[in-house]
Amino acid sequence: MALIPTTILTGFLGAGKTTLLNRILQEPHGFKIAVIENEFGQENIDNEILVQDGTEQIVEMNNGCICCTVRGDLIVALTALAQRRRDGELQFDHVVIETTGLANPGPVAQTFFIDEEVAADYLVDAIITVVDAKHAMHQLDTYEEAQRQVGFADKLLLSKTDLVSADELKVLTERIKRINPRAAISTIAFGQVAIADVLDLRGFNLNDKLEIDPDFIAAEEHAHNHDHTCDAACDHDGEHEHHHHDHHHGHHSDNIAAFVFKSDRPFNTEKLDEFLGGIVQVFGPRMLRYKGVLWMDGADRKVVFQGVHQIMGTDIGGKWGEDEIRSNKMVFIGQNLPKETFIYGLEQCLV
Ligand SMILES: Nc1nc2c(ncn2[C@@H]2O[C@H](COP(=O)(O)OP(=O)(O)OP(=O)(O)O)[C@@H](O)[C@H]2O)c(=O)[nH]1
Repeated sequence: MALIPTTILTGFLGAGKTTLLNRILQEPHGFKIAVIENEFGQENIDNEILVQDGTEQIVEMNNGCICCTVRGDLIVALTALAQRRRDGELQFDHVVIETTGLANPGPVAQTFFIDEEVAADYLVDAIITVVDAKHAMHQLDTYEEAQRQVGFADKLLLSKTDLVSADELKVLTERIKRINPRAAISTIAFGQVAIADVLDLRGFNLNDKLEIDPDFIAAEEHAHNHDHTCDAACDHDGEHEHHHHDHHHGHHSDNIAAFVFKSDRPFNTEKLDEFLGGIVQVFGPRMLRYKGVLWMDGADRKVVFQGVHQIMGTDIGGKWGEDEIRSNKMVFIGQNLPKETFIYGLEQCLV
């Protein structure tokens, strides 16, 4: 059987990966796509945001980052999908893996070369990296994950160009070209892209990766040696930093941590608006990513809330199901955020 092309979709927190994936899943392109979602933290908010029309197989991988702790789960997910396809249970001709915003795409791509079972069924079609034009300059200055994602890409898609000037876009484009001269760069508005620009690119070039990193294929044994727990509160430092291979292995930037707020009481809309407006004013620069599915008092539809730094927005989501237990769940990912202040403040906004 022909190998199944797989797209590794990366991009820093909030870059626009899910928005792009939603577009891809909605377009009438004739591809049957299986999606593997990897999210930080136990709460999978993206699943609420992703549109599903029933034809896609969506496998969630939560509570860990795909480039570190859940890499074994990725192998299990891929081999199980391939088996179900062989058994005629599932039909798909392409896989898209959406990584967390902090993932290093290198080790994810390695899996396709190092694991024999995966290599027997799949090939890497391309690593696609979404770059948030509004926030990328700062992200590239501050987070090595953002640099790696750009550096390892076969294709770069610049999102949120509506939020920056032509000059800012030019400066950013020049910078990412310096980091990665090989990858083609296009812009995307709210995920809008021609399917030929993202699927079946056959853009992955192993030689390029070996040029960036001669140990690309040889690194697996080190992955075991350097195994460590890298979960939602992924704030370990780079104790292996001085080792040559370590940039493969899930060393995430210091002090980035995620926490979850949950409640089974509804929010008062005015109180919540006021609180979130204030908190974003104060902590916005450190709020890398936040999102949630909210139960607002008196509303019969869910409210999907999300943001990146100071840019926050809400959308009306689906209806609460007849038997569905209404609740709130929110995830905040940030640098040194005062969790107790957030949780206390949010509790005060409940009815
Ligand atoms: N202005 C603007 N906003 C955008 C664009 N693309 C995406 N967004 C918004 O950016 C926010 C983050 O988008 P997502 O697609 O959820 O980002 P993500 O990369 O999946 O985020 P994580 O998975 O949490 O890292 C959402 O509020 C989107 O509506 C764009 O082209 N312009």
